[in-house]
Amino acid sequence: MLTAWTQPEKQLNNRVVNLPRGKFLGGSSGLNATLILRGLRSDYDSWLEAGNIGWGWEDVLPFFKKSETFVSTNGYQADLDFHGTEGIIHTSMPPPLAINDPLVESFIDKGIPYQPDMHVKGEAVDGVGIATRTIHQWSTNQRVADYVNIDPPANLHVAYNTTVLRIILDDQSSGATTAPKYTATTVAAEIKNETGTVEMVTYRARKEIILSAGAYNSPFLLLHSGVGPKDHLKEVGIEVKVDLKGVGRNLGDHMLLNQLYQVKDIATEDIHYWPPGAEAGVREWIEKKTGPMASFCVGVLAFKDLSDRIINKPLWRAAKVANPDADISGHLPGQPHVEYYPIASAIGSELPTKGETIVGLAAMLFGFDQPGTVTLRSSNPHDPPKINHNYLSSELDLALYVEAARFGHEIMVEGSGTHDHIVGPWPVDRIVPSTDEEWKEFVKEGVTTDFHPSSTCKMGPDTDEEAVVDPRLRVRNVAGLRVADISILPTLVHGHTQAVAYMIGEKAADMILEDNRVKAAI
Ligand SMILES: Cc1cc2nc3c(=O)[nH]c(=O)nc-3n(C[C@H](O)[C@H](O)[C@H](O)COP(=O)(O)OP(=O)(O)OC[C@H]3O[C@@H](n4cnc5c(N)ncnc54)[C@H](O)[C@@H]3O)c2cc1C
Repeated sequence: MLTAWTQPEKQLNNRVVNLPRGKFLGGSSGLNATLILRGLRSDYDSWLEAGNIGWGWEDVLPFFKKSETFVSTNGYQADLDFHGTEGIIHTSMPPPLAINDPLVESFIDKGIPYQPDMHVKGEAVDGVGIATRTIHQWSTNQRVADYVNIDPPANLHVAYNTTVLRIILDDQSSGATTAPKYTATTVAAEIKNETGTVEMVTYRARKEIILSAGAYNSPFLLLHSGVGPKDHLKEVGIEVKVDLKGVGRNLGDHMLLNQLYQVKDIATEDIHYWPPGAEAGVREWIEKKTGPMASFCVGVLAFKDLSDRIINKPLWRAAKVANPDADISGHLPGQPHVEYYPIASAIGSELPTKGETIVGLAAMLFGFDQPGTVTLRSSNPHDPPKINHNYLSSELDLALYVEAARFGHEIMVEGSGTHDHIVGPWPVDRIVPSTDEEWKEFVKEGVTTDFHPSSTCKMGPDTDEEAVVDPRLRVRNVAGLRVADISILPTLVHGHTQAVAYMIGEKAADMILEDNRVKAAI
């Protein structure tokens, strides 16, 4: 695992936020929480309207399906017409957590209807339902990097323990004014051998280079290659080859706030992780790759459009609408502002020592204001990037989060399904806020990343000066270089990002074949 930290986040009382990423084959999908949600039709149709030809919902749906094999389980209702059946990524609705039924009842009690297999069709709905996960048969066949491990083509070579330092751009200009001056020809990397010695290597591309280092590291590598905002490159002493304003800008993320409660009569996962159950759970995982540690303790998802709770707040009423079709926070009608999911564990908090059982209700905000940045500290590629997420720098997002948190608390303590099971907040000395100001402080102290950084090499048409790649994922003004990962998102979607990463991979492969005049079958 690779860990990075934000700079002190001003609106989070200058806290730094830990940003883990998967540093192995399979990337962050190898350590993620396995929830899989595509986002909404309206998310992708907005991309299309912004000039990203080929990226509307109807365009991307076949690639979502192509990446997926959905396996029906546990009698849950699923919309099979919208799931894939032959893809590499196996998805299913895993066995329920004990908290599922009480929580679903509480959401329904609070006006959120039950919606089986929410959002697979891309519809914007408030609802509560069972989560689809990338966990099918995980325990017997850990599905990390399946794209590489299952039937790898004979011409695929994986270089292990190898860190890319930069991409070398050669001036191969022919003098034609329309062609890019620079062509990406070579990848410069270092290999760390088992003895700890480091060997410098280069890989020369025969056709083109595809950069897929994720939302923090793809812009990092472009900047180290001399592609990025010229002022910043000059500032850190890197030769400017291509002045591209958007590299490392527009960093988006979904934020997470977890409220913990001690519960009675509901089994949770902690017993498997912490003493006295820990040894058994860990041993089972090490020996057989089965048991509770082969899963992650989530199971239900709920979405809520908070308009009814926020519309009369003075801040909301005073704010100006930028997009007349959307609300002032940029959400189109019916798009949820928040997603809730339970975490049946004391993760991220004081651990129970007397056998207490703890459940968290996580609120993930779809707050889109005020993106962040990924920049360099120096010209040394071993220096980690400087990451500034600007979490909650928008007052509107903070106001939304206050309502999201307050509603989440009401669900847990007042909802008819959970009410009788709640002992109280956890840790026991946690004081539940009551005024808006107290809730704001609680949110600022508690918010962290939901691990969905995006958009630092954003896709857009030539008219978009923030765009780093065009809709065929080619880096602007560089020949022979594409980016294919979550960094290309024009805007974050109302979903989670792993499904989107698989879709981008499938679509990129299709476009590369197409550009080389080989039509792939989808
Ligand atoms: C803790 C956590 C929980 C998450 N939970 C969920 C979830 O439940 N559902 C969901 O949908 N999404 C989840 N995500 C997000 C999801 O996993 C990511 O959005 C997705 O993996 C992004 O894919 P990517 O290809 O853009 O980047 P990554 O998956 O991060 O892949 C980047 C790859 O590039 C490699 N790399 C980077 N720099 C270099 C370099 N210089 N040289 C060589 N290799 C390099 C990395 O090792 C990595 O293998 C979670 C993420 C994390 C970290």
